[in-house]
Amino acid sequence: MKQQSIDEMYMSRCIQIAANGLGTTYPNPFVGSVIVHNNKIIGEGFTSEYGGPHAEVNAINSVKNPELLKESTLYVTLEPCAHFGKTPPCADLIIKKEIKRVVIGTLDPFSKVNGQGYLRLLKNGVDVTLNILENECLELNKRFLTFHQKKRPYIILKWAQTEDGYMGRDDIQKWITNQYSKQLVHKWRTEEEAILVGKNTALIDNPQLNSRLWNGKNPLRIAIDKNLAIPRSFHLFDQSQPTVIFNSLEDVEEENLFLKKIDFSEKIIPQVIDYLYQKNIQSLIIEGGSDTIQYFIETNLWDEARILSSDTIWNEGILAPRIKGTRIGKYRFLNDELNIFENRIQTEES
Ligand SMILES: NC(=O)C1=CN([C@@H]2O[C@H](COP(=O)(O)OP(=O)(O)OC[C@H]3O[C@@H](n4cnc5c(N)ncnc54)[C@H](OP(=O)(O)O)[C@@H]3O)[C@@H](O)[C@H]2O)C=CC1
Ligand SMILES: Nc1c(N[C@@H]2O[C@H](COP(=O)(O)O)[C@@H](O)[C@H]2O)[nH]c(=O)[nH]c1=O
Ligand SMILES: [Zn+2]
Repeated sequence: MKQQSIDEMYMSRCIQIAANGLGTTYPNPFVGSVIVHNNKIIGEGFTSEYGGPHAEVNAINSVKNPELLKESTLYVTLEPCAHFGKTPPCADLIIKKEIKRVVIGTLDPFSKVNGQGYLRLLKNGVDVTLNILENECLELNKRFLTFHQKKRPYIILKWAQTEDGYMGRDDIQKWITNQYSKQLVHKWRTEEEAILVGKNTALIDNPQLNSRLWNGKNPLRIAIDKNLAIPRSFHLFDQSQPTVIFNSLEDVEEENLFLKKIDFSEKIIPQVIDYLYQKNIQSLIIEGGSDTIQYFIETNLWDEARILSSDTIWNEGILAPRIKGTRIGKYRFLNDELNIFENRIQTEES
């Protein structure tokens, strides 16, 4: 096999194991690394929960015979770090262990790294190959990269709709999708840092917006409720997980409840997005309702849409949003279908 395809083969293994860290490493990216000696994987690692060792450290520590490191290649999905954060620089450890060759999926745009890790390795005589499976590695790090490059969270729109395109009723919550889709949605909730709904959804559904059907973290809950109409007895106020209510009336900070006053005479979404950026929130899933999702579509502030469709027919109700995107995935779970779209419309911010 050619060296390029050998590199791709080991990088794809890095990508596979990196995904084990999704949702647990914020604000760090989730990274995968493997160490190869004489065409054999002798060590593997992915990013630990926030504050713990990075992927390269875990991979190096997993090698049984450290003597082999000097003759090995380290593969990693993202450029090794060069700064002291919660842990010392991975680039320094690689140099100290005298690892001969490093293959990097993509450079790290984070201002404290931004090519510094790559340069440090080069200056210390490490043979470095860049941009192996770059697109796949960019996709893996889409939340982290969007946050640092566009200065806003990665935004996922998610909704469920009937076969004839309805998603809700004016007065009562009516469930559309099956239990398998529901569990998947809870898994998604563990993967994103924040979840947002509009006022009508909060009032009609009294949603919990937690991840009770999957193991993992609950996201930060967010609602947009200009006049603070959501009753205090509703789940959103139960303080079971951090919750922000954007409103026009009050600023309040309690342990897990934040009422945040914003200017409703100005555009709302940029204020919400900016608040999340300031709070270091790298990803946001919008779970409805129709109007709220439509506002994000109209301002072209979305990256991905996940639309779950069932085979039920309602003939009436609140219509689901319409979206123009490029389909990147189609899946079926019994009578439900999931279509995933990507936003390729460029705006000034991109
Ligand atoms: N099938 C599904 O996946 C889902 C279905 N639903 C269903 O959808 C229905 C509710 O949807 P819908 O009626 O469209 O309402 P929304 O839940 O989208 O709430 C809309 C309200 O939220 C506030 N709001 C949200 N975004 C903004 C913004 N950018 N600027 C200003 N105000 C904003 C406004 O409140 P104000 O009026 O105070 O200004 C607005 O009227 C319910 O029936 C619910 O069951 C809900 C979620 C998902
Ligand atoms: N009706 C509907 C969804 N509705 C979404 O789920 C929220 C309820 O969350 P929770 O209270 O945590 O169970 C609700 O407010 C709305 O955002 N989701 C779906 O996958 N399929 C469905 O058919
Ligand atoms: Zn590192």
